[in-house]
Amino acid sequence: MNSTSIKLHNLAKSYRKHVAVNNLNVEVERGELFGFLGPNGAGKTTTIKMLTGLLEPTNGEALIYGIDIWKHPIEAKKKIAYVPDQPNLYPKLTGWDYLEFIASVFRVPNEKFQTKAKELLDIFNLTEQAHDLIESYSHGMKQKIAICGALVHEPDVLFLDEPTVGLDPKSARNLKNLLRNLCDNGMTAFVSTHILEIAEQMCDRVGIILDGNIIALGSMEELKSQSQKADQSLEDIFLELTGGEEQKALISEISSNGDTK
Ligand SMILES: Nc1ncnc2c1ncn2[C@@H]1O[C@H](COP(=O)(O)OP(=O)(O)OP(=O)(O)O)[C@@H](O)[C@H]1O
Repeated sequence: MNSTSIKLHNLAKSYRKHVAVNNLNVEVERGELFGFLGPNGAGKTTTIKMLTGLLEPTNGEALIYGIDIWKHPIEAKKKIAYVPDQPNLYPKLTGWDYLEFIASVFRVPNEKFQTKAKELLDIFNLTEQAHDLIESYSHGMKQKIAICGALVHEPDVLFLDEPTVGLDPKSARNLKNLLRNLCDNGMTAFVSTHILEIAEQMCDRVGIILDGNIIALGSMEELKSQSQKADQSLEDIFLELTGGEEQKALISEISSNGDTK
């Protein structure tokens, strides 16, 4: 398979006269855990919606393994999964039924589904609630079942929009370890966040978006050394993106290397 899994080519979106995303050019490699970092309103969700075929670009292309997702949606969407920041689930389905439904859409053979679903529910400590209705789930549990649904068909490319919002520290660490493992086995993850330390702890490489423009791209070490040397604005961005008190427990947990349970 081609080694470039996600390509943004002059990708742009305007809402009337407001340029939300301004001609982005980024390539993400197969197996990379890529962090898409930026403050509120920077253009993260708009970009992810274009990359997942939910929003038509005003200009440019979003390519998944070379396939333009707007021109060839079915072919491209077979390869991806997307967990939005506010997942839209079916409240009258149980968690298990939801996973079974997603697996059927992607034509996952039943035996494979059974094994995969049990494994994912176990990782996110949802086994006991698997047969409860989703409407009885907490926000964090809904977030976790949406992530399980995204992974049940083993996508080549996973898009996660602010995945740690609503997760407790242990679940956030489990997610980080799971993503690492999946990416080591060839999946690509594109993860948006507005918290610097989350990107730092989870991601191989980071793109920083501000007012619709990519202002920095590289490993976290590269970006930090750039910001110390010359670019004051990058340092200001870092200050703005630093997690507050309420994020401390979560960040400390995902930075520890404990096992996945
Ligand atoms: N449907 C829309 N109509 C008009 N403007 C929009 C629409 N959606 C987003 N915008 C604007 O586009 C810009 C980028 O928004 P976007 O939601 O992509 O940012 P974000 O980085 O995901 O922010 P957050 O971290 O707050 O979710 C913002 O200025 C926002 O107000």
